[in-house]
Amino acid sequence: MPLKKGKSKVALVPTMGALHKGHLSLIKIAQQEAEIVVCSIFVNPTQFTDPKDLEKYPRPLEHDIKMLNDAGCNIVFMPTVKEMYPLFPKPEKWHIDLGPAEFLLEGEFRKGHYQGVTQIVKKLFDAVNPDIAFFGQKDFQQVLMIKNMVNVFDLPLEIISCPIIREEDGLAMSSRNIHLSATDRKNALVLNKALTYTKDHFNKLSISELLSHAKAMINNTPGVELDYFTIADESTLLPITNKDVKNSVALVAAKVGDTRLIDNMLL
Ligand SMILES: Nc1ncnc2c1ncn2[C@@H]1O[C@H](COP(=O)(O)OP(=O)(O)OP(=O)(O)O)[C@@H](O)[C@H]1O
Ligand SMILES: CC(C)(CO)[C@@H](O)C(=O)[O-]
Ligand code: BAL
Repeated sequence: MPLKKGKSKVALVPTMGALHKGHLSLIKIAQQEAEIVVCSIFVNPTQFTDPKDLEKYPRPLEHDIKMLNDAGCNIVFMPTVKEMYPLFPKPEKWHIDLGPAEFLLEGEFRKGHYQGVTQIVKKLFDAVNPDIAFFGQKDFQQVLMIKNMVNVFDLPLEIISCPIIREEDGLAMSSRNIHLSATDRKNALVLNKALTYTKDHFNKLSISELLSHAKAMINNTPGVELDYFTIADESTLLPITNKDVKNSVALVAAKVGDTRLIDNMLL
């Protein structure tokens, strides 16, 4: 049953658990904007395209609950798979038009991923009935897809994108970082380095020079297999060919050892 709100503003921070400082930053921002902050923890099977990825997704529940308690989060919502998908493992009907950006980048490498993401986020919104919901810019395309889903259903809520929290050496925090070996961990730094290089040289080099330098940095790093590195228009995610586009973003995805990581930087 949705939360009885009265006059209090309710914020939702959806997560898949294995919480880190990136998640806590969303909780903190949410606390500044709303009286009641709900954090959901649900490892959503319908957004995984690789069963091994789903199986090994970290689930340190007690640690997560302690972190949320210490952060002063008001409500933790941890539904079971059967509660969210009563027919599971039978698929439920869900398909919405998320626009052409659904099929780019993550959507190309994880086919159907954003249908699964928007399916569960809609269910979470229905269950919690928030006024406002917070997502990380780390999953840049995800924020765009969720905003499109909100438009499709004309939902009366605000979607806020929050800055990427990084380790001191620049690696974007991610629950999947736990799978990195010590060597992978060092190699993974090239993602942030390639993005930073692109940002620092954006006014000096052409797009094709930027792309070839950044890709070479990544391709020359052992144990790192590039899926994509692109410089795109923030709102369409289509690659840009010149710098007339006002708001652009560099986005990267790569396998580091056995772990697939994503990152991005506004330019
Ligand atoms: N480093 C970060 N900084 C800010 N927000 C983040 C960061 N990492 C994750 N988030 C956000 O937290 C929310 C929950 O993400 P999720 O539980 O999938 O964690 P994650 O660390 O992104 O894990 P993974 O990418 O390995 O699944 C998402 O909105 C995500 O964008
Ligand atoms: C938004 C989300 C919680 C939906 O499962 C997930 O994709 C995530 O953690 O980014
Ligand atoms: N944070 C993105 C969720 C996923 O990788 O499935």
